[in-house]
Amino acid sequence: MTLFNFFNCIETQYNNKLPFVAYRKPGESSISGLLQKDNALHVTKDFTEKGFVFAPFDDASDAVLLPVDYASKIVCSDYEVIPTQLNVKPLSVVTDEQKVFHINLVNKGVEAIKDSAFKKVVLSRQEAVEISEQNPIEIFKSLLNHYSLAFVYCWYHPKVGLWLGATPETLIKIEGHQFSIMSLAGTQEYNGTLDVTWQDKEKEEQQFVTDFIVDSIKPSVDYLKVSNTETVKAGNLVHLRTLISARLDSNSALKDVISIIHPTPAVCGLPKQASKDFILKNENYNREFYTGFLGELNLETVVKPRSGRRNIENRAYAIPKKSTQLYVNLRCMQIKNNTAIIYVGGGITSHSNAESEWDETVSKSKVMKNVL
Ligand SMILES: C=C(O[C@H]1C=CC=C(C(=O)O)[C@@H]1O)C(=O)O
Repeated sequence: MTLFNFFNCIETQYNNKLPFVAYRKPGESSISGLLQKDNALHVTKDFTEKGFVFAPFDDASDAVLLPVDYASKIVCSDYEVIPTQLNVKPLSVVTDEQKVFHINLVNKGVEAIKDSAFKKVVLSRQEAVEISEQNPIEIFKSLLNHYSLAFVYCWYHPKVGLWLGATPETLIKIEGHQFSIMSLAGTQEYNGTLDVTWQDKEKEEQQFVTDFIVDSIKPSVDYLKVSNTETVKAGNLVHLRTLISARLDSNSALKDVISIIHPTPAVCGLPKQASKDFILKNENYNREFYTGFLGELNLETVVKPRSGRRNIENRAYAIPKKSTQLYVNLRCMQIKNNTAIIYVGGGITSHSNAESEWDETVSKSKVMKNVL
């Protein structure tokens, strides 16, 4: 499908108030879309369904599903940069009260850690930005143009809302029984090099995430490998990243793994329940789908057999495999009328400085503001 037709389909779907998702995976050139045929609200029961899942931060609430059986799939294989019509700079007014609230929130988090309520908590805020662009699909195009290495998406359901984002973080990728999970935390502004020095605070907050993932999935897997930790670029920022790969043992299901790892200490805290309770009680707003997860669930992908003499007869046959690729919903925003609500947060440990944590959220908010 041509790029022109792809965006035509998306715009028609949006104008008809029908659910859809359009997305491009990190580093890929093709963009995919799933267009639901009616406006029913489907939710996942046990993550054995096939479709595109959009799950909130609070794992006690339902994850929304665009089921493949009720949708048509569209793909444009060669995305190329398309001019967008955005030209008016957004108006963002961060009040002193908002800054003071966030600084007090972080200080309260640090105090709770010092009182041993938990070891880490991720605290966040929302920022409303007035936008002139009435068509969110134009903002999606701009996101695609800016962030080729992120999972870039536009998700809409008339009964839920419209979300856009460019996230650097994978939650989990599964093919067959093989899966990988990303531990991503620690943030600095990108200054032209990946050769940066990390403070103990950032190393510690990222190590908490890695240790939590490894310890909690160990009982459900029969093979586990942890990569070296490296610095990776995401938009105007850099983070620390470790990849954990494993093979699910035959008694474990995806639902179990998700309920163990989500929300990870990269977006919630450690231990999970105490830090989550603190967030729900003190952040003073509803995160909804920010720091939830989204992506393809049990979709059939076609894997070509490897070339080689032994595969010559088989090469004509492509092997269908079920694959799941879920991303953490970070660097995202929700569009409501002529306002973009941007969501930003950061990991707090006993070494956190509230003023620097505020600055980190300001840097993170630029990832979305750059495209408005
Ligand atoms: C919660 C967010 O970031 C998480 C992911 C990467 C780095 C983080 C950090 O440095 O604190 C956070 O754990 C956010 O970007 O809103």
